[in-house]
Amino acid sequence: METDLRLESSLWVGNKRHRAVLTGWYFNWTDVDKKKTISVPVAEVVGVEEGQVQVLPQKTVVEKDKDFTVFYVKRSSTGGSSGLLWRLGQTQFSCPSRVLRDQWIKQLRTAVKTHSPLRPSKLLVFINPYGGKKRGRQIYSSLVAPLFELAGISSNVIVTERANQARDHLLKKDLTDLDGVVCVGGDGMFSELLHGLIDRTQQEAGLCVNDPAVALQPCPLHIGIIPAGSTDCVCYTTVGVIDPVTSALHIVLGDSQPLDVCSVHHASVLVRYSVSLVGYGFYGDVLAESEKHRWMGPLRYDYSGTMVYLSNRSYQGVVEYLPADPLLSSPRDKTRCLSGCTLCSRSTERLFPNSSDSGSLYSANFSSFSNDSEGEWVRVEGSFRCVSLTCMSSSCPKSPLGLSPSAHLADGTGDLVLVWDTHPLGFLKFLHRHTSTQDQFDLPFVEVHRVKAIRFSLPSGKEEEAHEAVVGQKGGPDEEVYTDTGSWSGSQQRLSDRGPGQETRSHQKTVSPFLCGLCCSKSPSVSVWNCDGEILPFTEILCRVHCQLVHLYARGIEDGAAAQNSNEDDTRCERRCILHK
Ligand SMILES: Nc1ncnc2c1ncn2[C@@H]1O[C@H](COP(=O)(O)OP(=O)(O)OP(=O)(O)O)[C@@H](O)[C@H]1O
Repeated sequence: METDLRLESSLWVGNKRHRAVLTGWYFNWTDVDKKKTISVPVAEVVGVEEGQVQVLPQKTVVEKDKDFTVFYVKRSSTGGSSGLLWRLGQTQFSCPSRVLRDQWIKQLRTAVKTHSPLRPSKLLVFINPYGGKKRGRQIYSSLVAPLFELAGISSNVIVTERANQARDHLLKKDLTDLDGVVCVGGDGMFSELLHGLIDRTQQEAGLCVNDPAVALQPCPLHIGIIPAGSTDCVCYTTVGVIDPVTSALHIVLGDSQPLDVCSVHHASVLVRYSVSLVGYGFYGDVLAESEKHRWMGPLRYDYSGTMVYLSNRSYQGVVEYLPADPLLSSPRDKTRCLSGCTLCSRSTERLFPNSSDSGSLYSANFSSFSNDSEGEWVRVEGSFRCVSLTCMSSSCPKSPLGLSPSAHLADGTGDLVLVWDTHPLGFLKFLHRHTSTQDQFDLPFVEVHRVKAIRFSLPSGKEEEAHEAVVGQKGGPDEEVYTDTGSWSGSQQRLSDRGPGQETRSHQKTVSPFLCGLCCSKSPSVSVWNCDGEILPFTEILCRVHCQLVHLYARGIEDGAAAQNSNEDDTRCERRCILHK
């Protein structure tokens, strides 16, 4: 294969002669005078077109029968963010003859197909026109659609008219022939796709999602995220930048990043799935408070954070957790889960022993970790500022290292952070450390554990208050709605009742009993759970991490220095391509 795809000749870029070589894994061209080489991995070639072609901002083609244009991924550092920005690089080549030009185009296209076989050809795209700054439609048409067209991807685009339309579509409509689904929006839109795909997959597999012990089936379709929301945490944590072009290029290349998903159950009913944060206490209170101030836009989080901090609350609770194997990793081992992470790759090998044959990824070879012996549950009880579980580092531009900097995307574990009651300045120190590189776990009142599952309950005698709080928060028990998959969909369901154009997410009936300002005379004894930005209507929950339940079109955060095209050798590229299969 390697020899078949090899091609070498002189090519001209402008009026400069270059020696061009296609080796199979790489396409290189060297300026013969300056001896300067540009090297592009074939797996990162986006397209090869006849003539002199421009794609962005508008497509223009100058027909020249001895010319061709190669489009590829070009990286640049972002300064602030942890990942690298990807841009569409392009070079126009002239050949001495048309025959040679056609040979180059044919060989390059074949090399791309051979070395990058998992690129999507058919996608379903959901655009939330009201997410973030309401620029979803424009972002898609001007930055993403031209790249999909260049890569030969056919996409069916649905601009949503209501909340939960994307989720319902994924649950009920025909998805045959699709390679993946894409959302243009924020974390809320991603969550819709996540719920739709997971529930659809379990329905088709005949599995009962309400049984927390059941090993859920991984979803066969990939999810792509084009960030266009006000919170794009999942995109930031899996790509390292919030940039629609970078994300679109990851989709085009068919990158594949497995992702752990946490299921949240209450009393043997599935409540929700989460990938980033399930948080009680401070994080729940901030969400409940911020929902009352949606008119402030993204500023509401800073405002609510300050108000909740000043209210100085802590909550009684019983936390039980199932520790993960401490010999494999630790939340304090100072490692980062980056692109090609060995720990996550080992999990993939354990889960999908035959995954080199891509067709078998979702077949009967899937062997869940739940077959492992569970281990011993650990129980702690006390008063907490916050209790949070995160399946990923949950980083964002404000907290570049995230809630748990060493958490992994796809190792089947989550990090449980327990912040015990402490004096206000101590808690402020903890919060502040999230915005710096200082270790937020190196404080006497903070504990972090790598876990496979957690259970939260109230100390005896507090259940009654929790029930009252939940009823107040939901606007009455009648609002409980069970989906046709059998899972609970309270707050999500309420969204669907609103017409298009209305506030994207609101909990208008949410009367937070937890925070009534600094004047509050009686401290509430229960908080609420914040589950990826949605308030849960239950206090006592069971969370279980499901290893690699979904795959994103991403490759994890790239290590800046190591990922520059020109520094890469063939072996590394080959290894990366295999890893991403
Ligand atoms: N056409 C629509 N009208 C109203 N709501 C919608 C529509 N389409 C999607 N939604 C809902 O809007 C919510 C928020 O969307 P999204 O995450 O894209 O934007 P966001 O600005 O990041 O949101 P947030 O309000 O959480 O900051 C999602 O939960 C989704 O269910």
